[in-house]
Amino acid sequence: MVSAEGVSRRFGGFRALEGVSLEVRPGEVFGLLGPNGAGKTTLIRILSGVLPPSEGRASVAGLDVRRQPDGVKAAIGYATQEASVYRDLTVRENLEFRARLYLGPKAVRPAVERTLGRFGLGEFAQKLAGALSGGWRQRLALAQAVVHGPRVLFLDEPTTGLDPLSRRAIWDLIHEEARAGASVLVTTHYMDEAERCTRLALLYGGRVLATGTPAELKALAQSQARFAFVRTQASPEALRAQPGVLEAWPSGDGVRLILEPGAQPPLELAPAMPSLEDVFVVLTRQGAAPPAGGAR
Ligand SMILES: Nc1ncnc2c1ncn2[C@@H]1O[C@H](COP(=O)(O)OP(=O)(O)OP(=O)(O)O)[C@@H](O)[C@H]1O
Repeated sequence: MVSAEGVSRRFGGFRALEGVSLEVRPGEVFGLLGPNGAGKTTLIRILSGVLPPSEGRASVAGLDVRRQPDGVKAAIGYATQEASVYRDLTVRENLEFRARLYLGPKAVRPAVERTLGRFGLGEFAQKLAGALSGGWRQRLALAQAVVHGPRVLFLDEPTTGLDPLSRRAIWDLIHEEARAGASVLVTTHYMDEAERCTRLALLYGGRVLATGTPAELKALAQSQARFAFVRTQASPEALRAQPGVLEAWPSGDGVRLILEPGAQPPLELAPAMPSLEDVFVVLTRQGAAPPAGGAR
């Protein structure tokens, strides 16, 4: 449903994306995980038909993003934080406004009613969006993205700034969309959210470092490094000086370590499972430096 092949994007001499390939299938919540400036938003803008790629091909819902950008825009639902919500319109008006852009007059009302119900927004229908809490406004932004029944959803950091409970509620809704058959591409900085994705691409400096399920990515990291915990009063700095220790940071009553595969430092190590953050650390250490040529 969403496919990118060798997509690159330059801004002047700066390469924001470099040879990105990925595929998002129906029913899948595909995560784009990467630090600030990794190129996540640029990729979503390209896949939305808003920004043409400099090189490569991409298609969404069977439409080529370069040749049929307007068709792509009509086929997708897009939510970016809460920028798409008009605060001085009511919840219902926000949904109606969006639905009218895509649907014929007769279809608008049933679509809005259905969406209000599905997202639990019915009791707030007459409330100004600006008067909602952040969590409910994000929920409205997601409802707006799906009100016209798109088969492809692009969600750019849909939970930024929300508390854990509100984030969980939004993620439940995202998974509901996928279960109903949508192909969902979602960007996030949060590692716990990345764990909720069916598959992930780790984006760094405009390049895909690795793609896979959270379990596959952890297994990949485990094939390249050793993860351990040591109960100690020693500082992470002191432990980093030990032979074979790549990374060390405080954790609970000890220190978490990433070590070279065969390292045997004189420490009482307990094996630990890598987190997705650890995966990132290992893969970025492997010379996957950001592309040259950019000041940002
Ligand atoms: N229109 C533009 N002109 C010049 N540079 C741009 C433009 N859009 C993006 N960039 C640059 O491309 C790089 C990737 O930006 P992008 O917004 O895609 O990153 P991101 O992964 O979404 O970051 P964040 O997590 O901060 O949103 C950044 O260095 C950014 O400054």
